[in-house]
Amino acid sequence: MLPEGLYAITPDWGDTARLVTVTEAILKGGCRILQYRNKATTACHRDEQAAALRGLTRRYGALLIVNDDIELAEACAADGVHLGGEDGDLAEARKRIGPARLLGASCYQSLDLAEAAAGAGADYVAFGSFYASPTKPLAKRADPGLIGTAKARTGLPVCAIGGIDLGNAAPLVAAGANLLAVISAVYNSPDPERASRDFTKLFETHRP
Ligand SMILES: Cc1ncc(COP(=O)(O)OP(=O)(O)O)c(N)n1
Ligand SMILES: Cc1ncsc1CCOP(=O)(O)O
Ligand SMILES: [Mg+2]
Repeated sequence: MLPEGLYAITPDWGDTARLVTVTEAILKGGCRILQYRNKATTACHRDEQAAALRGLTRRYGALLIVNDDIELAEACAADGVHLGGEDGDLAEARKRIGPARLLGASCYQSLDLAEAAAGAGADYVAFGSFYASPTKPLAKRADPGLIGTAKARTGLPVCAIGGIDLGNAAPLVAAGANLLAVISAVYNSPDPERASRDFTKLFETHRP
Protein backbone atom coordinates (compact mmCIF):
# COMPACT_ATOMS: atom_id res chain seq x y z
CA MET A 1 0.00 0.00 0.00
CA LEU A 2 1.39 3.38 -1.06
CA PRO A 3 1.47 6.00 1.71
CA GLU A 4 0.40 9.59 0.99
CA GLY A 5 2.41 12.65 1.84
CA LEU A 6 5.99 13.76 1.37
CA TYR A 7 8.03 11.61 -1.04
CA ALA A 8 11.60 12.67 -0.32
CA ILE A 9 14.15 12.15 -3.11
CA THR A 10 17.85 12.12 -2.35
CA PRO A 11 20.18 14.74 -3.85
CA ASP A 12 23.43 13.88 -5.67
CA TRP A 13 25.51 13.87 -2.51
CA GLY A 14 28.71 11.88 -2.38
CA ASP A 15 29.02 11.94 1.39
CA THR A 16 27.07 8.89 2.55
CA ALA A 17 27.26 9.77 6.25
CA ARG A 18 25.70 13.18 5.59
CA LEU A 19 23.11 11.61 3.30
CA VAL A 20 22.10 9.13 6.01
CA THR A 21 22.01 11.78 8.76
CA VAL A 22 19.79 14.17 6.82
CA THR A 23 17.58 11.35 5.54
CA GLU A 24 17.09 10.16 9.12
CA ALA A 25 15.94 13.65 10.12
CA ILE A 26 13.46 13.63 7.21
CA LEU A 27 12.11 10.23 8.28
CA LYS A 28 11.80 11.47 11.88
CA GLY A 29 9.68 14.32 10.52
CA GLY A 30 7.10 11.86 9.19
CA CYS A 31 8.15 11.08 5.61
CA ARG A 32 7.27 7.45 4.78
CA ILE A 33 8.49 7.13 1.20
CA LEU A 34 12.02 7.79 0.02
CA GLN A 35 13.53 7.61 -3.45
CA TYR A 36 17.22 6.91 -3.81
CA ARG A 37 18.42 8.99 -6.77
CA ASN A 38 22.05 9.84 -7.38
CA LYS A 39 22.97 10.75 -10.94
CA ALA A 40 26.53 11.79 -10.07
CA THR A 41 28.38 8.82 -8.69
CA THR A 42 29.67 5.36 -9.53
CA ALA A 43 27.67 2.12 -9.52
CA CYS A 44 29.72 0.86 -6.61
CA HIS A 45 29.03 3.97 -4.52
CA ARG A 46 25.33 3.77 -5.42
CA ASP A 47 25.27 0.18 -4.12
CA GLU A 48 26.75 1.37 -0.82
CA GLN A 49 24.37 4.34 -0.46
CA ALA A 50 21.31 2.30 -1.41
CA ALA A 51 22.19 -0.38 1.15
CA ALA A 52 22.60 2.24 3.88
CA LEU A 53 19.25 3.82 3.00
CA ARG A 54 17.59 0.40 2.91
CA GLY A 55 18.62 -0.24 6.52
CA LEU A 56 17.51 3.23 7.59
CA THR A 57 14.11 3.14 5.86
CA ARG A 58 13.36 -0.26 7.41
CA ARG A 59 14.05 1.14 10.88
CA TYR A 60 11.49 3.89 10.25
CA GLY A 61 8.92 1.71 8.50
CA ALA A 62 9.36 3.72 5.30
CA LEU A 63 9.32 2.54 1.69
CA LEU A 64 12.47 2.75 -0.42
CA ILE A 65 12.14 3.31 -4.16
CA VAL A 66 15.20 3.29 -6.44
CA ASN A 67 15.37 5.70 -9.38
CA ASP A 68 16.16 4.42 -12.91
CA ASP A 69 17.79 1.10 -12.00
CA ILE A 70 15.86 -2.16 -11.59
CA GLU A 71 19.03 -4.13 -10.93
CA LEU A 72 19.97 -1.87 -8.02
CA ALA A 73 16.40 -1.96 -6.68
CA GLU A 74 16.57 -5.75 -6.58
CA ALA A 75 20.11 -5.86 -5.21
CA CYS A 76 19.28 -3.63 -2.24
CA ALA A 77 15.85 -5.22 -1.67
CA ALA A 78 14.06 -1.93 -2.33
CA ASP A 79 10.28 -1.73 -2.31
CA GLY A 80 10.14 -0.46 -5.85
CA VAL A 81 11.61 1.40 -8.78
CA HIS A 82 10.81 4.70 -10.50
CA LEU A 83 11.23 4.93 -14.27
CA GLY A 84 11.10 7.88 -16.66
CA GLY A 85 10.59 8.03 -20.40
CA GLU A 86 14.21 7.08 -21.13
CA ASP A 87 14.53 4.37 -18.50
CA GLY A 88 13.01 1.41 -20.33
CA ASP A 89 9.66 -0.09 -21.13
CA LEU A 90 7.20 -0.05 -18.22
CA ALA A 91 5.42 -3.30 -19.09
CA GLU A 92 8.76 -5.10 -19.29
CA ALA A 93 9.80 -3.55 -16.00
CA ARG A 94 6.60 -4.76 -14.38
CA LYS A 95 7.27 -8.29 -15.65
CA ARG A 96 10.83 -8.16 -14.38
CA ILE A 97 10.07 -6.85 -10.88
CA GLY A 98 6.95 -8.96 -10.41
CA PRO A 99 3.76 -7.92 -8.63
CA ALA A 100 5.28 -7.30 -5.19
CA ARG A 101 7.52 -4.33 -5.98
CA LEU A 102 6.11 -0.88 -6.68
CA LEU A 103 6.51 0.72 -10.09
CA GLY A 104 6.39 4.51 -10.46
CA ALA A 105 6.29 6.27 -13.81
CA SER A 106 7.20 9.80 -14.90
CA CYS A 107 4.48 11.24 -17.12
CA TYR A 108 5.82 14.82 -17.37
CA GLN A 109 2.81 16.82 -18.68
CA SER A 110 1.09 13.97 -20.53
CA LEU A 111 -2.23 12.32 -19.70
CA ASP A 112 -1.59 9.88 -22.57
CA LEU A 113 1.63 8.74 -20.90
CA ALA A 114 -0.28 8.34 -17.62
CA GLU A 115 -2.93 6.15 -19.24
CA ALA A 116 -0.23 4.06 -20.91
CA ALA A 117 1.63 3.74 -17.58
CA ALA A 118 -1.55 2.60 -15.85
CA GLY A 119 -2.08 0.01 -18.61
CA ALA A 120 1.50 -1.20 -18.19
CA GLY A 121 1.03 -1.81 -14.48
CA ALA A 122 2.35 1.33 -12.78
CA ASP A 123 1.40 1.88 -9.13
CA TYR A 124 1.59 5.67 -9.32
CA VAL A 125 2.04 8.32 -11.97
CA ALA A 126 4.22 11.39 -11.53
CA PHE A 127 3.77 14.78 -13.21
CA GLY A 128 6.02 17.83 -13.27
CA SER A 129 7.81 20.07 -13.09
CA PHE A 130 5.07 22.14 -11.42
CA TYR A 131 7.42 24.96 -10.43
CA ALA A 132 10.96 26.05 -11.33
CA SER A 133 13.17 23.26 -10.04
CA PRO A 134 16.60 24.04 -8.58
CA THR A 135 17.59 20.42 -9.31
CA LYS A 136 16.26 20.30 -12.90
CA PRO A 137 16.01 23.90 -14.09
CA LEU A 138 15.31 22.90 -17.69
CA ALA A 139 12.37 20.61 -16.91
CA LYS A 140 9.17 21.60 -18.74
CA ARG A 141 6.26 22.88 -16.67
CA ALA A 142 3.08 20.98 -15.86
CA ASP A 143 -0.31 22.45 -15.03
CA PRO A 144 -1.91 21.59 -11.65
CA GLY A 145 -5.17 20.83 -13.52
CA LEU A 146 -3.51 17.59 -14.68
CA ILE A 147 -3.68 16.12 -11.19
CA GLY A 148 -7.44 15.70 -10.89
CA THR A 149 -7.85 14.59 -14.49
CA ALA A 150 -5.07 12.01 -14.19
CA LYS A 151 -6.58 10.57 -11.01
CA ALA A 152 -9.98 10.26 -12.68
CA ARG A 153 -8.57 8.73 -15.88
CA THR A 154 -6.06 6.30 -14.38
CA GLY A 155 -7.49 5.53 -10.95
CA LEU A 156 -3.89 5.69 -9.69
CA PRO A 157 -2.28 7.83 -6.99
CA VAL A 158 -0.70 10.96 -8.46
CA CYS A 159 2.69 12.33 -7.49
CA ALA A 160 3.68 15.96 -8.12
CA ILE A 161 7.34 16.94 -8.57
CA GLY A 162 9.49 19.93 -9.41
CA GLY A 163 10.40 23.02 -7.40
CA ILE A 164 7.95 22.17 -4.64
CA ASP A 165 8.54 23.98 -1.35
CA LEU A 166 6.50 24.81 1.73
CA GLY A 167 5.36 28.07 0.17
CA ASN A 168 3.89 26.60 -3.02
CA ALA A 169 2.87 23.03 -2.12
CA ALA A 170 -0.63 23.57 -0.70
CA PRO A 171 -2.44 24.06 -4.05
CA LEU A 172 -1.01 20.75 -5.31
CA VAL A 173 -2.34 18.91 -2.26
CA ALA A 174 -5.67 20.71 -2.61
CA ALA A 175 -5.76 19.62 -6.28
CA GLY A 176 -5.53 16.00 -5.11
CA ALA A 177 -1.84 15.11 -5.29
CA ASN A 178 -1.26 11.99 -3.20
CA LEU A 179 2.50 12.44 -3.05
CA LEU A 180 4.78 15.47 -3.21
CA ALA A 181 8.22 14.50 -4.49
CA VAL A 182 10.80 16.94 -3.15
CA ILE A 183 14.58 17.20 -3.20
CA SER A 184 15.85 20.75 -2.49
CA ALA A 185 13.22 21.96 -0.05
CA VAL A 186 13.91 19.10 2.34
CA TYR A 187 17.58 18.20 1.80
CA ASN A 188 18.74 21.82 1.60
CA SER A 189 16.51 23.03 4.43
CA PRO A 190 18.27 24.41 7.53
CA ASP A 191 15.95 22.06 9.48
CA PRO A 192 15.10 18.97 7.37
CA GLU A 193 13.09 17.29 10.17
CA ARG A 194 10.89 20.35 10.56
CA ALA A 195 10.49 20.71 6.77
CA SER A 196 9.41 17.07 6.55
CA ARG A 197 6.94 17.55 9.42
CA ASP A 198 5.51 20.68 7.79
CA PHE A 199 5.05 18.92 4.42
CA THR A 200 3.37 16.04 6.24
CA LYS A 201 0.99 18.44 8.01
CA LEU A 202 -0.07 19.96 4.68
CA PHE A 203 -1.81 16.68 3.92
CA GLU A 204 -3.87 17.02 7.11
CA THR A 205 -4.91 20.58 6.35
CA HIS A 206 -5.24 20.75 2.54
CA ARG A 207 -6.26 17.29 1.32
CA PRO A 208 -9.56 17.60 -0.63
C1 LIG B 1 8.63 10.70 -8.26
C2 LIG B 1 9.46 11.05 -9.43
N1 LIG B 1 8.91 11.71 -10.46
C3 LIG B 1 9.65 12.04 -11.53
C4 LIG B 1 10.99 11.69 -11.58
C5 LIG B 1 11.81 12.02 -12.79
O1 LIG B 1 12.18 10.84 -13.51
P1 LIG B 1 12.97 10.99 -14.90
O2 LIG B 1 12.16 11.79 -15.82
O3 LIG B 1 13.38 9.64 -15.32
O4 LIG B 1 14.24 11.84 -14.51
P2 LIG B 1 15.43 11.45 -13.51
O5 LIG B 1 14.93 11.56 -12.12
O6 LIG B 1 15.87 10.04 -13.80
O7 LIG B 1 16.49 12.47 -13.80
C6 LIG B 1 11.53 10.99 -10.50
N2 LIG B 1 12.81 10.62 -10.46
N3 LIG B 1 10.75 10.68 -9.44
C1 LIG C 1 13.79 14.66 -10.83
C2 LIG C 1 12.93 15.78 -11.26
N1 LIG C 1 12.07 15.66 -12.30
C3 LIG C 1 11.38 16.77 -12.56
S1 LIG C 1 11.82 18.05 -11.52
C4 LIG C 1 12.92 17.03 -10.70
C5 LIG C 1 13.77 17.49 -9.57
C6 LIG C 1 12.98 17.83 -8.32
O1 LIG C 1 13.85 18.40 -7.40
P1 LIG C 1 13.51 19.76 -6.62
O2 LIG C 1 12.54 19.37 -5.53
O3 LIG C 1 14.84 20.19 -6.08
O4 LIG C 1 12.93 20.71 -7.60
MG1 LIG D 1 14.93 8.49 -14.77
